[in-house]
Amino acid sequence: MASTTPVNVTVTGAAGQIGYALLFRIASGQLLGPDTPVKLRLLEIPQGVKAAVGIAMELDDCAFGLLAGIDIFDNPTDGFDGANVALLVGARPRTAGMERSDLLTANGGIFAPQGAAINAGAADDIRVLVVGNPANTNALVAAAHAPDVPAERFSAMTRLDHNRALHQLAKKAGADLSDVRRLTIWGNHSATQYPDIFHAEIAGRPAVEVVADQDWLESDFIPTVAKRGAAIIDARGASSAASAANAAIDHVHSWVNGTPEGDWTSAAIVSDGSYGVPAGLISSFPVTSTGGHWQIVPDLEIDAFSRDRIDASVAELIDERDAVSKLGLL
Ligand SMILES: NC(=O)c1ccc[n+]([C@@H]2O[C@H](COP(=O)([O-])OP(=O)(O)OC[C@H]3O[C@@H](n4cnc5c(N)ncnc54)[C@H](O)[C@@H]3O)[C@@H](O)[C@H]2O)c1
Ligand SMILES: O=C(O)C[C@H](O)C(=O)O
Repeated sequence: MASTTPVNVTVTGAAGQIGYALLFRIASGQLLGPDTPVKLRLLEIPQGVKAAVGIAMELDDCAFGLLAGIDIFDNPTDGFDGANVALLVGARPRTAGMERSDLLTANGGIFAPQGAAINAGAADDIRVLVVGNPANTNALVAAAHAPDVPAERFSAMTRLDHNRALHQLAKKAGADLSDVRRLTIWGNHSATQYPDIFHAEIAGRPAVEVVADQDWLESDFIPTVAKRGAAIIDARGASSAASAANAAIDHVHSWVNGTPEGDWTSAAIVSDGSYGVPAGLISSFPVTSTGGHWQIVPDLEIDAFSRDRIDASVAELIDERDAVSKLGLL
């Protein structure tokens, strides 16, 4: 997407903790690349606008050469007008003791009008990343209200889970992060997600052979990755922010600029029925990107261990879909 015309990037929840970690990185060129100027469109609820004004002042004070303008909005119609990239961060975060399912009612209502506003006014090449939880189902709701936008342009973030899994696996193997490839997060961005190392490689060798520790895989790796969000909330008293912003940057950068040859990443995108995931659900898959389009990595062998875990997370996505459908959000 290298361009001399600024790319319009809308960020919702701009004054929140992820927003604060995200906006400066977008403005410095880390989202789209060092040659692409950006115009930021910050969308907040009315109570958040004053803080967003303060962040805009700080962005000005960074004198970023790529930042071609900042506008602040308190309604989705204006906020998404002309947007090329939309990062849907604004939502109510999970607090201690809450499960993501508790957030469905609170947050589902935000994403229906945002989807409608994207449908009405975003640019033809709009690409949407939903970060706000429950991210997969919020993306489903937003996409359902944007019938004129191809469903493949809506995605939800599991890149943070992917990055968490990369770190845990590299640490266990005593390997460099750059030697770990082909990890996958399947399913929902929730505690049911399945971080899969069965196709992963470490310095070209199968990760399961390098690690050779099924007990670690089942009792340590999978729960550590899947429950990392709750562990951060417990430790910090607030949900992950800088690492979430980092993952959002990684996700959009991969989407727009492509994934490296011979590797893949994880993103929650609309299912085409691959791997037994019902078509239409927004579920995490192993994905590559070329030319600004995600493709699900085809033809991976899925053994019984993985099958059970993928199915469990997909079952949760189906429950969430049914719940928002009952709420009239689909
Ligand atoms: N997918 C992931 O990996 C991942 C990781 C971390 C956090 N999250 C989620 O991201 C979301 C944001 O987290 P945070 O820590 O920045 O929260 P936060 O409470 O610090 O900020 C949320 C911001 O959104 C704003 N907001 C609320 N409703 C809005 C609306 N309708 N339009 C525009 N703005 C709105 C609020 O005013 C607030 O400024 C939460 O749902 C959190 O659970 C997802
Ligand atoms: O777990 C949460 O609620 C926050 C976020 O989704 C995370 O994974 O850190």
